[in-house]
Amino acid sequence: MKLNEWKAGEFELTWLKGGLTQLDGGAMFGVVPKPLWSKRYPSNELNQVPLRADPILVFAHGKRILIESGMGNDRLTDKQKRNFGLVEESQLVESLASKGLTPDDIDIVIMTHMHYDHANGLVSAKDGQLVSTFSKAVIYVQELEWAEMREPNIRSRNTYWEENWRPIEHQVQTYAESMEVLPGISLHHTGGHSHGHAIVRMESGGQLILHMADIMPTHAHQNSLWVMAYDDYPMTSIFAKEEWIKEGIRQGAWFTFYHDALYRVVKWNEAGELMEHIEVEK
Ligand SMILES: Nc1ccn([C@@H]2O[C@H](COP(=O)(O)O)[C@@H](O)[C@H]2O)c(=O)n1
Repeated sequence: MKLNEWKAGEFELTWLKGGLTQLDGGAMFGVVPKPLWSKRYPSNELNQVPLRADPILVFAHGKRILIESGMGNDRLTDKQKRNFGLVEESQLVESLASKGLTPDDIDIVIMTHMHYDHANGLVSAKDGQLVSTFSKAVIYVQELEWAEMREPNIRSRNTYWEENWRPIEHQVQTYAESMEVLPGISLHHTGGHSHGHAIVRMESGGQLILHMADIMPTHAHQNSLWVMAYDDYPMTSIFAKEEWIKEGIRQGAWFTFYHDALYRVVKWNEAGELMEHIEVEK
């Protein structure tokens, strides 16, 4: 089945077009050798793998919630476009318009972390200035993530950009370990990919959805040991995956993706076999 819209319980999920990049396959699969990962995920002749950056719009309890914000528009220099393999800019505003919405209609933005490929869409150029894209929304960010975003270290300053936090700082609400955004929708700090990385748990009408964000960026990262070289704390990612994926599978959870260029949603059985899936509609 190919779909960009999906209903689970009372929650309606729509994947918006947030851009397409091609990052190095070795960086995406860390210590896993290419003969193994290439059986599970495509790559091109430059060893790059396609990675979407598609925010998920969730209609729940009469609210419009966005998970992540996409690559933004015109936010990369030519050098960054080359290095990050940008092949498609964000079409988030157009995607929202096709649902009869504008960025001002978004009530809540959930950020699993603030790396540029998740956060660029939070700001847009207007009259020569960068301003908040979702000007009416509360933006949830884990507190360690927010602190590092504003004071990045020698490694993370490459991906935490000042121009992505200054225009939105008045809208940000932080939390520590976990918080319930709305009934059945909660955020959980995992760390691993970044110090303040968090995942999203959604439950409605007996359906459990886990959005593991960048500790499981694609379906091919199902194995707890398959973590990215981009992860600042890989062992923390591994322990968080062990806990959340195993328990999720035991409870019959659906797993959703932001980066996966093949699947939007999957369900695995306890042997790790793919039982159900929804493919990305091109
Ligand atoms: N410490 C880091 C982590 C990531 N990046 C850059 O971010 C992109 C991937 O980010 P994800 O959050 O999607 O994993 C990629 O372009 C990296 O270059 C970085 O520079 N430093």
